[in-house]
Amino acid sequence: MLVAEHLKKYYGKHRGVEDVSFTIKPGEIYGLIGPNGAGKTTTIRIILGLLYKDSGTVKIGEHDIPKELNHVKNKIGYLPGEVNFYPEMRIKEFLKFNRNFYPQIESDYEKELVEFLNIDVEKKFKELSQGNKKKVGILQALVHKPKFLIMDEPTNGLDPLLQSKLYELLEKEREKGTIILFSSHVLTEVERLCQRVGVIKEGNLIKELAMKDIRKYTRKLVTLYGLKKPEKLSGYELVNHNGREFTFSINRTELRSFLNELVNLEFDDLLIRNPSLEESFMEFYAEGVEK
Ligand SMILES: Nc1ncnc2c1ncn2[C@@H]1O[C@H](COP(=O)(O)OP(=O)(O)OP(=O)(O)O)[C@@H](O)[C@H]1O
Repeated sequence: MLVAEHLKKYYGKHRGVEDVSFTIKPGEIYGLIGPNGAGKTTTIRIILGLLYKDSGTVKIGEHDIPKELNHVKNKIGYLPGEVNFYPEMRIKEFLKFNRNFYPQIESDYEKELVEFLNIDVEKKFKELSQGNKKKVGILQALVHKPKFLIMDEPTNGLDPLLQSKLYELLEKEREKGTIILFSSHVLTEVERLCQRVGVIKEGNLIKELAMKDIRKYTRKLVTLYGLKKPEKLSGYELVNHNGREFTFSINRTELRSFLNELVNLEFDDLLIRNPSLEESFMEFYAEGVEK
């Protein structure tokens, strides 16, 4: 298990996190979701023992963090939000260097990951794009087969192909029983991957959602411009209305019937988009809403 209880951390006067608690079980991917500045990175860095907390408890397996970090260190895999290594080092040199820290690394598995992620080991770090640096970061987080995997916004800056490769890797890890913590501000990816999600607002974990609950929040916003006869759509949730511009919030199960209705309606243009995290979680994030 990975347990965080009542984590609190201030950077001087500035709030990092106020009160964050959750528990992750083996074989579970837990998503920590919240907008920029909500406290995801602070939480992750406390859990990894990289940052001292003001109060609260962290347990990774049996071990109290940071006190007993050394007992569990080489069972943890971590992908930071920004991957930075020695700029002059070639990837193949880095892999060798990394093996010194993790005697359990199997060269066959390392090779498998290099190939799966399509990493050019001859390149130096300074020659890599952000996306390619991230690939090396993913490899480093996974190559020693950690029991605990912690990833800070792992898909940020990844192209769609690489994103789906990462999802595949995480799914495999989950099947092996790895405990996975994953932070994100993209609702659709936590919906796809996570068994449970903790919603962070201004340093507080304000809500925990199971997968079936997350689905309720993944809606499409459909804006119709120059719509005539809007009353024909009165069965759907209208979230914004400005002259002849109408925006509806449509959940997954009603999307098909909604689109069918449109066939018989007159309008000038339409836009379908995913809502931002704040829009999806309006009921939690709206100004003045307390936990
Ligand atoms: N070193 C620091 N000094 C002062 N304040 C900090 C520091 N690091 C983070 N903070 C503040 O702590 C709060 C939480 O930041 P944190 O980086 O944990 O959020 P986040 O949810 O990970 O957001 P992001 O996605 O932008 O990284 C923010 O208000 C941030 O400004």
